[in-house]
Amino acid sequence: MTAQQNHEKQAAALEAVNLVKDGQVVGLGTGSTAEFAIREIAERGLRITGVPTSERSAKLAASLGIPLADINAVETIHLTIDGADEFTEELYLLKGGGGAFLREKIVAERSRQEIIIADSGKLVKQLGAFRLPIEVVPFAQRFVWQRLEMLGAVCRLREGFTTDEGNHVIDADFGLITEPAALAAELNGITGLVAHGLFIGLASMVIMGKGNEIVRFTR
Ligand SMILES: O=C[C@H](O)[C@H](O)[C@H](O)COP(=O)(O)O
Repeated sequence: MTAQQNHEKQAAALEAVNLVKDGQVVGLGTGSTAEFAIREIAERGLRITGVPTSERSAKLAASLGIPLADINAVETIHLTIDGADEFTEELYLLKGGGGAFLREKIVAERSRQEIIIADSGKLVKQLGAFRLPIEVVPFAQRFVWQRLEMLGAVCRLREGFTTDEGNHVIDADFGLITEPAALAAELNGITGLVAHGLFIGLASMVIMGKGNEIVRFTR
């Protein structure tokens, strides 16, 4: 990660934390960009309850003294701040480089607002230069792999990696994804495929750091 990328990620994170208010339940994303936001929430002493999207973020937040709640114990998640591996101006996202996308998607679907923070290298015309992460139940791995190949993907198992839910991740190269919503629908229909990294219609806003500027993308 370059110093410039780091600067942009942090600037986007700080801007997103301006949206957080005392008393809110806040989804805490996963990854290096979300980490900046978690640290900033603690730094500002905001009195929130965090719903972490991974064990990794739970550990970080707890170490910083942010109170956490189980997602099943909260009525509402007011907003979530999370990163992405790629996004388009239409707010299609490709996520899951860190392997947390199943919990991230569950938290995103339950959040009133899903705020994505990113450096300028994440903005793309079309998703797919980054391999699409697919979380698969180990029992169904061979079957899912074959189905992905039938859809045109070149698959690679994320060796030695197990998700927080005890599943495996296949990183699937579909080339550039011209119709993300259609591909997402196909993937949603595969039994044993627990989640994929395409987030369609979930992001409310992307806040991107670009040099010393902040650029916002909304729906
Ligand atoms: O599973 C990981 C997440 O989807 C991350 O939000 C994504 O990989 C971006 O990570 P980073 O902020 O480190 O680039």
